[in-house]
Amino acid sequence: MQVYDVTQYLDDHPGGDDVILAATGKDATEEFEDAGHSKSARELMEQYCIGELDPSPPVSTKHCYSEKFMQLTKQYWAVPVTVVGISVVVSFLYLRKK
Ligand code: HEM
Repeated sequence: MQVYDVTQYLDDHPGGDDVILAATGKDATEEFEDAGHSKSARELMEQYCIGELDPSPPVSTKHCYSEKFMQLTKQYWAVPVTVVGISVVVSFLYLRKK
């Protein structure tokens, strides 16, 4: 999927800048095709192409899993801390009884 920066073309667009602005930051293929652009319009468009977007989802690797694990650890650090805390309190009470 091609990405276009049409900032410089907004004022020159025969269809007005509003239609283009309404289609920015998303896949505008449908809107572009619906307008029935001429061959010359398509040729003109090529000079505003700034790159290509790979729509396939990222491949998950071991690195991603370890990153997810780190995130979960950060999120749920209170669980092991609570377990250890309760054990310390219980053992303290138990030892005091003896
Ligand atoms: C770099 C991108 C674009 C270029 C170079 C371009 C160029 C043009 C040109 C030259 C025309 C005059 C008719 C023709 O020759 O086909 C036109 C008309 C039109 N364009 Fe674009 N266009 C672009 C993007 C878009 C986008 C993203 C949309 C919609 C969201 C759009 C909507 C329209 C409409 C509705 C017309 C018809 C205006 C009328 O008939 O009054 N264009 N465009």
